[in-house]
Amino acid sequence: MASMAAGSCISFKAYNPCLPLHPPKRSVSNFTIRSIASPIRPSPPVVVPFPNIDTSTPPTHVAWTSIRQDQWEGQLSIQGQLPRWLNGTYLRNGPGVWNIGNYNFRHLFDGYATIVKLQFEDGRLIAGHRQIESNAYKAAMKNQKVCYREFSEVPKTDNFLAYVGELANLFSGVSLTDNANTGVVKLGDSRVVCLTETQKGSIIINPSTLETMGKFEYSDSLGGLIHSAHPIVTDSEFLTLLPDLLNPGYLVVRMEPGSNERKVIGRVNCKGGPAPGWVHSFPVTENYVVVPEMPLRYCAQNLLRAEPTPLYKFEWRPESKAFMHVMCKASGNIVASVEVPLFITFHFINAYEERDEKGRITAVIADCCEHNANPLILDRLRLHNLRRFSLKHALPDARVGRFRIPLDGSGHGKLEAALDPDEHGRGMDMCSFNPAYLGKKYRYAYACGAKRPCNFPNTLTKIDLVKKKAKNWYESGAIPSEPFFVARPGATEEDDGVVISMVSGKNGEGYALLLDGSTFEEIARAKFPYGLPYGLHGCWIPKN
Ligand SMILES: CC(=O)/C=C/C=C(C)/C=C/C1=C(C)CCCC1(C)C
Ligand SMILES: CC(/C=C/C=O)=C\C=C\C=O
Ligand SMILES: [Fe+2]
Repeated sequence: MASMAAGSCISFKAYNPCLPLHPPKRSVSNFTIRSIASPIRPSPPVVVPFPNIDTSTPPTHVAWTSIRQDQWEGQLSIQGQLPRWLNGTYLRNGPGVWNIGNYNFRHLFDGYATIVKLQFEDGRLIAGHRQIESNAYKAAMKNQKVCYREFSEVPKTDNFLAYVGELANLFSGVSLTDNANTGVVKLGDSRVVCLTETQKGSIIINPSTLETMGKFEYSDSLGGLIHSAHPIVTDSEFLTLLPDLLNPGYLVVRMEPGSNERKVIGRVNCKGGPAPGWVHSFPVTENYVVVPEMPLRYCAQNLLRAEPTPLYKFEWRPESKAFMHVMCKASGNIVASVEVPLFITFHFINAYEERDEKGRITAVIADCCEHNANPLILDRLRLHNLRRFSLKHALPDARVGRFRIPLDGSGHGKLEAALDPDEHGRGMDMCSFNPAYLGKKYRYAYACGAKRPCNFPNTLTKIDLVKKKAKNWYESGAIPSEPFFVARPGATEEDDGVVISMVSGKNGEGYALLLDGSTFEEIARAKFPYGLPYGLHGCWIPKN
């Protein structure tokens, strides 16, 4: 078991937050580049032909169009004013290449990872992007075909014997992708790692050149093939969940800066279903790790299929119910395991502890971007749906889902909308908040919302969880990526900082957008010489 400094638990006399106020009734236990780019070679966006598109379809939006060059770097001119204090690099990862030659991928999450940077240096902005040289990407470019199992794409096997071999490869993990296309984190020891849901897809990059440096190898023997795509990373630790597909449950693990060895904090056994629920992300409070058990569960049969199902590697099992588990970070004890209403989320926003008048923790509050328990959202992120706008494929409704998980031993928790979803157009995903408020009571979240009609989140929204109001940014036809909050050094107000987003514009352009974190007004924008494909998650690397 990993240990934590004794002082990390709050010190109320005779009160231990790792023990429930009342015990729960049941305790659960070498590289070919597609085309090597010259340092600056702006090129117009390319419309990748896509089969089955009817001719009335408008041209494909640049957000869903593969980036043409493998790398680029150059200085951007700025409209507006960059804050003088903004010194550092914003990195954003995401799937930027969705085709191999004429073969087009199915799903947003299949794309090969493209890392984009915005390097803010004394009022100048140096931008660039580069493909991450995963084995999956290199093999695809070399052989001109899919060679590893991606989110929905599977390598084609020619005969039965090859299929049997493929099964063995799946179970050993050999055939799984290492396409690190989901996020990027800066570890406490300053290594910068791109991540996806497969453990082998943890790839170290140079944050300045964006060069792929090599694999991040976990030196422990915890095994398993997958993990949460969103570890909680601070200067002092890296926390993540390892789903156990054989004996349904999750290991909660922790890694120290400077180490490659994860240590087990504890284990949660699933309360329902034949397999654990998908854990794309999870939240933490100051004392606890919250482990969600969604009814959208990993599915062994679907993992083996050559052709994807509408829910890909997952299945919707409402009868397995939904649960939230709360584990003490210091002891690994489970202090609550409650049934909650059915839910679907990719992204938890933040969580915190609620206390009574004596200062005792009575509940954990956990917020997420919740898709109204409708698994359809996963299929709506198919490129075919995204590229062809029709009202038939409108964005399903979503909300800020707020869980209240009581720590009094009762068996049920609550899930309600934290504010009226109409405040943000009933679109809600790709969230951030001020990282100084990680695990603490917080007021503001930033996310993508919707101005309808739309088939993908198309606004940036600042949510005030106290006033239950949202302020929205919208530009016709534009698709903004995750609004990422960077706090002003020395700030005392929660929303004192800037929000960075990369926008894919309606005329094929791409630009970086800076909004004031407090007023949510635009303060600057900087146009790239080419269109930006949609991207997922980012991180901030302060200078020095
Ligand atoms: C981009 C994103 O958000 C999610 C990517 C998820 C991936 C690449 C999932 C891959 C998987 C496999 C290739 C097989 C095992 C299951 C699973 C982790 C879904
Ligand atoms: C982009 C997205 C959902 C949008 C729906 O509203 C989810 C991304 C998940 C992976 O990081
Ligand atoms: Fe994500």
